[in-house]
Amino acid sequence: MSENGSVGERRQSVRIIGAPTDYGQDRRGVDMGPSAIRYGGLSEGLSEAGVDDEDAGDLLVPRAEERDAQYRTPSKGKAKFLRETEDVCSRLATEVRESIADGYTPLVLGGDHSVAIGTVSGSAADAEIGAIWFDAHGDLNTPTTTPSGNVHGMPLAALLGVKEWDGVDWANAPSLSPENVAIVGLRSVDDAERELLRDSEITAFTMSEIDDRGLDEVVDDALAIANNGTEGYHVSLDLDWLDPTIAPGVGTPVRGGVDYREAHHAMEQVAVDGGMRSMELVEVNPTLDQHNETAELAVELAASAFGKRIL
Ligand SMILES: NC(=[NH2+])NCCC[C@H](N)C(=O)O
Ligand SMILES: [Mn+2]
Ligand SMILES: [Mn+2]
Repeated sequence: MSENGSVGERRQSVRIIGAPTDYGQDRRGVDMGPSAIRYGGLSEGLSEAGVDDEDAGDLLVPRAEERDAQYRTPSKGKAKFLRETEDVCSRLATEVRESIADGYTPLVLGGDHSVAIGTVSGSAADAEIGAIWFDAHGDLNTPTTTPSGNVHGMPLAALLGVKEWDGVDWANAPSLSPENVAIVGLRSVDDAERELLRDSEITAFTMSEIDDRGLDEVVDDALAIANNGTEGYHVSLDLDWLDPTIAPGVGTPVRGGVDYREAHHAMEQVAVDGGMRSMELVEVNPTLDQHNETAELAVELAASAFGKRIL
């Protein structure tokens, strides 16, 4: 441990990239996530973690209202704003890829979880990577199976290249291999997602398994899965992973999530492991939040993941 209270020998540099999109779900306001997270003290939190941060600002994302022609004629299946999402994600992927090439660890601020399609595509562009998906949901729907049409319920399926995504650019070269993907905290699954999980090599750790074995052990397993034969992994942190009593500012809350101490401990395990290649904080919706507490929690958890320690 270094003098500034952080873990790891090498001083890390983090590049913050805002992706203020709400195309992927129905609760408006998640596009204000990047502002709320910055206002929640992100830069200070990262400096307490002993990392240098550089803020690349936000991607330009046209308001959904200006795009409703696309909304009415989805380009594939029932997915809403698919073309808009594709546009944002391809620009985001470029930023993420360049950040890594420049020696930074990219930290993407959503936006709804559809932005993961961009973050992970960029992170996986020049390396084999794994992913840990901290989420109440599986995000494994497709334009055909989706119950809602919301792309934030589909990014993991897109990144794994499941066949229903045929013809959509981002799935032509899958970014992730199922055996290197771990979902942690799962407690809300649609029927088609359950089927996909049963037939695939993705590992899903449900809340009931966490109750049984403890989060510490489960996160160790997830890290081993994400590291196995890869050059590091992506951490996707959907704030609805947490219990809604401590993270109310999300569009699709599900009761029975992890608590404050568990969450910090999990992020500390990530920091100690040292293999995180990219990270994103998604689904923070300030219009549903109380006094910005969900955004502040996102900041604290990112600081822990980047190595902040008390002593
Ligand atoms: N990233 C999220 N919060 N996803 C929620 C997805 C909810 C539901 N499974 C759907 O497909 O609509
Ligand atoms: Mn979720
Ligand atoms: Mn999600």
